[in-house]
Parts: sequence; C-alpha cells; structure tokens
Amino acid sequence: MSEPLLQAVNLECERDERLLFHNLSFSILPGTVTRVEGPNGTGKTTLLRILAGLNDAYAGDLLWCGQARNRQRESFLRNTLYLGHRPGIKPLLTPLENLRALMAARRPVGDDTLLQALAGTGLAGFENVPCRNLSAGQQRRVALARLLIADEPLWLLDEVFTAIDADGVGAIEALLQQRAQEGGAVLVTTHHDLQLPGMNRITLGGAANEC
Ligand SMILES: Nc1ncnc2c1ncn2[C@@H]1O[C@H](COP(=O)(O)OP(=O)(O)OP(=O)(O)O)[C@@H](O)[C@H]1O
Repeated sequence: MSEPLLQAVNLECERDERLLFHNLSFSILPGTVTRVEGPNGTGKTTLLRILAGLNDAYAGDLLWCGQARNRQRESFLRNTLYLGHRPGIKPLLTPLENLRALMAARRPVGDDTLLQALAGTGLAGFENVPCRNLSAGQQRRVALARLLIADEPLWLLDEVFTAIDADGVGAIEALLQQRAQEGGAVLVTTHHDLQLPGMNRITLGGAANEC
C-alpha cells in the first residue's frame, strides 16, 4: 500500500473558546479523494487552512510523507496546491494575467498552456477581459483553470463548486477523479452533494472521525 502523503494525528482546534474539533486523525493517501463535510461553522475551512500551513493555531501533529511537516516545509509547499473558498484572483487583472501571476511563483508556463487551461474552464473569448467584469462563476473558473495546469500531488480545495453551473460541477468532479486516478490526492470541502466512487469522508460537527 502507498505511504500517506499527509497525516493528521490528534488534531485539535479551538476558536473563540469554542472547540471546533479534537482527536481528529486521518491519512491522505495517493490516489484518493476525501471530502470534508459538516454544517456551517463546524471548522471545514479552518481545517483546510491548518492543513495548508496557513493557520498555526492548532494542537496535534501533521506529517508530510511520514515526517513532521514543519521540518519538510519546502517540500510540502512545493507539492501542495491550495485553493481557498474565495476565488483569490485580482479583479483588475485579466484571466490570462491572473494565471500568469499564479504560476510565476511556481514554475515557468507558456501562454499557450495558460490559454488552453482557460479554454478548458469555458473562458475562451474572456482571456483578456478584466476579471472585475466577469460573473462570479467566471471568476471562480479563472481560479479553477489553475487545476488544469497543476502538477502538485496534493490538492486542498475549499468550496470550489461555489457559483459553478451544473456542467461546470460535472467537469470539476471528473477532474478530481482523474487526479486521483493519476496518483494524486484531493481533499475538498463542499456543501455540494459530491459523490465519487471510493471517496473518503471526514465529518466535522460530531464525533471525531478517522479514515
Ligand atoms: N476570522 C475568524 N475569526 C474568529 N473566528 C472565526 C473566524 N473565521 C471563522 N471563525 C470561527 O470558526 C468557526 C469555524 O469556521 P469555518 O469557516 O472553519 O467553518 P466552516 O465549516 O468552513 O463553515 P462554512 O460551512 O460556513 O463555510 C466559525 O463558527 C467561527 O466561529
């Protein structure tokens, strides 16, 4: 069996003196999709931000490829893609400029590839329109285009279905499945009724879960 990419051991997080989760342990294996689920305010975004290294207010251990994540920070960051629950794009820039900026911090990617990714998310013809002039769903699609050029093995995706139409939802579901089939691992929070074959679940807001 493959080694886990990411492991959480007895994670605990409290916010405003309210315990969001405790004794939360799970392993994220290559080739899997895991859905983080639970009612509003139960800590899904908080958990994803902790896993992504954006929130240090937790107790417990996180392991990356079997070793303490904090000692493997560079490898962890290089191999992890996080998309937050806001599209995280710059409204004054065009979709093409946004993608260029997002990839500049990662690796060189030519405009042909970026344009192909934008076309793949249904944005052909909008590549050079300032994002502030795009709809909410189109702005989300700019962020999602990043997935089409991602080579990071671990994806942490927070509410990526928000504002996306039915066809788009189907395309994202297929993409997540394909990523897992290629050996990647996907952790996704969503209120959308995501049902993928073999999908794991981490449920917040009740008893602590293990998977
Ligand atoms: N910026 C903040 N400062 C202080 N507390 C916060 C902040 N953001 C969230 N919280 C608290 O943390 C709790 C968990 O929030 P979080 O966004 O992780 O929940 P969620 O499960 O993702 O919710 P939703 O389904 O509504 O997106 C909230 O109930 C809120 O009380």
